[in-house]
Amino acid sequence: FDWASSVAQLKAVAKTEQVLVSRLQNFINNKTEELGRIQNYVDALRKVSDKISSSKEEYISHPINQYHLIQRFAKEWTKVGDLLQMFNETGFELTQNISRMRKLYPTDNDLNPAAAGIERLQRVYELSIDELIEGNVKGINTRNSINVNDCFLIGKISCKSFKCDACKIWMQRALKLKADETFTNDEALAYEAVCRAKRGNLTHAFAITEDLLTRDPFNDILLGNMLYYRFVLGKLNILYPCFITIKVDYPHLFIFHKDENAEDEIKQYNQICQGKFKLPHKVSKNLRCYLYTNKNDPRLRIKPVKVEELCNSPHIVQFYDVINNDDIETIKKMSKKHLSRALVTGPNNTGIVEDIRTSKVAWFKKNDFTAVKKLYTRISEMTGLSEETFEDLQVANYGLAGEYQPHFDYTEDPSIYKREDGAEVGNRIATMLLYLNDVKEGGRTAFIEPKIVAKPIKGSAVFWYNLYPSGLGDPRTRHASCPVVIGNKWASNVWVHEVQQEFKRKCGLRQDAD
Ligand SMILES: O=C(O)CCC(=O)C(=O)O
Ligand SMILES: [Fe+2]
Repeated sequence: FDWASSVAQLKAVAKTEQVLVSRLQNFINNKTEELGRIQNYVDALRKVSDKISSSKEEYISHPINQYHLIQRFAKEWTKVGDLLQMFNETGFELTQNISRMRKLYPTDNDLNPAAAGIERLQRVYELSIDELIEGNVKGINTRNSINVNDCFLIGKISCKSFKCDACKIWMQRALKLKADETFTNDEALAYEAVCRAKRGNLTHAFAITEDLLTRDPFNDILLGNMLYYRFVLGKLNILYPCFITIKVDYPHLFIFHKDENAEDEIKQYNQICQGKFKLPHKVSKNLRCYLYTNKNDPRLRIKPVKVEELCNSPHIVQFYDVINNDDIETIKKMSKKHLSRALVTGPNNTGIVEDIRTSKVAWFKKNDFTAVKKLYTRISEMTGLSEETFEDLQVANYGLAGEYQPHFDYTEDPSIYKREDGAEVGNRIATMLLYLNDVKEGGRTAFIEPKIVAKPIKGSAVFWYNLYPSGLGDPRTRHASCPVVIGNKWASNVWVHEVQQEFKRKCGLRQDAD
C-alpha cells in the first residue's frame, strides 16, 4: 500500500494521528500518576532499607522488624507489583495500538515517493527552493518547513532516479542548512558523481571523483568507481570487476539510457503545466462557447449542454455541468473503498506500477450504482456514441504531487485489445475525462502538441477523439495530468471503444478526416 499516490486516503491517516496523539497524552498522564504512586512506595521502602543496610544483623534480630519485613512482602511489595503490572499492561495496549497503525499506515517505503513528489513539484513548476523549504508553495504557507535531513533525502532519491541536477541542488541545500557533521560536502559530491556516471556523463563523474580522491586517497569506493570510469573512458585497458564497489545505495552501476525525445517532451510538458502558453481562447479566435443539443436530441433540447472549445485541431471540447454534485459525492465515496495503485501498460500488455503515473484508481460497472448509469446515459446523449462499448468507469485520485506523464489513451497495438469478457471492442476511439472536484493549484490536463491545458472544474468533462476517422491513432492527442500542487485531484475516465460507433461518429463533434 503506497500512501504518496492518493491524497484522499491520507485524510484518514491524519485523523488517526490526532487520535493517537490524544491517546498518547492520556497514557503519559496516567503513567505520571501511576509513577507518582510507585514513587511513594519507593520512598517509604527506601527509608526502611537504608535502616537495614546500616545494621543488617541487628535489624533482623528484632521480632517487630521480622514482622514488618514479612508484612512488606505480603502487602507493600504486592501492591508495588500490582502497580508495575498495571503500568506495563496499559503500556502494552498502546504499544499494540501503535504497532497496528504502523502496519496499516505510512511506512519507510512511503517516504521516498513522498520526497520524490516534493522534488517533482519543484522541478516541474520551477518553484523557488528557498520558499519551498520555508513551507511556502505558490504563496500558500504552511508553518511547516523542510529540514536538512529532508533535503538530503530528496537529494539522494533524485540521484537514484538519474536527476543529477536536482541531486546537486538539494544536496547543496542540505549542506547549507546543516549545523553538525551528519554528512559532508564530499559525501554529497560522491552521490552526484555516481548519478552523472549513470547518465553516461563519465567525464563529469571522473572529474568529481578525481577531486574527491585528493582528499580521501584510499577510499575503496572512490577508487573502484575511478577504475571503472577510467576503463570506460578508454584510459585503462583492463577492468578488474572486483574493484568496482559502489556506495551502498547503488548496488549496480547501471547506465541510464538517455532518450532525447522523451526528455524534450518532458520539458514541453513542464512548460505547459507552468502555464507558459496562453489559454486556448486567447490563442485562437475561432474557438467558441455554445449550447449544444447534439442535433436536436430531444433530451438535450430541453436542457442543452454547455460546451467550450479548447482546440480546433484536434477537436477538444470541455462540457460543463455534466454530472451533479450528489452523484459526484456518491462516486467519490464508493471509490474511497476501492482505490488501488494505478497501473500503466507494460510488456505483453500487463499492468505495471510506474513513476509516470502517481495516482490510485477504482473501477465501476455501469450497473454498480445509479450515479454511474445516469452518467453513461448522459455521455451517450451528449456525444451520440453508443454506451455498448463504453469501458467501465475509472475513478482516479492523485497523490502528493500526483501526475500522469504524457501518454496516449489509445493503444498503439490494437491487436492486443480485448474486453474482459473476450469481446472485440476495438481501440479507445474517444475519451470523456470528468473532473470530480476543483483543484486549488496544479492538476491541469496538458495536451502536448497543441500546447493547451484544461482546468479541472468540478462537474465538467473534457472530450476528444483519440483516433482519426480512419481508425489510426491521432498523435496530436498526446496528453498528461500536471502534478497537483495544492489540494487533491479527483478525475474520472470513460473511454469509448470503436465497435458500435461506426455510424455514430458522424455527429457534430467530428473532426475532419485525414
Ligand atoms: O487526470 C487527467 O487530467 C488526465 C488523466 C488521463 O489522461 C488518463 O487517466 O488517461
Ligand atoms: Fe489519458
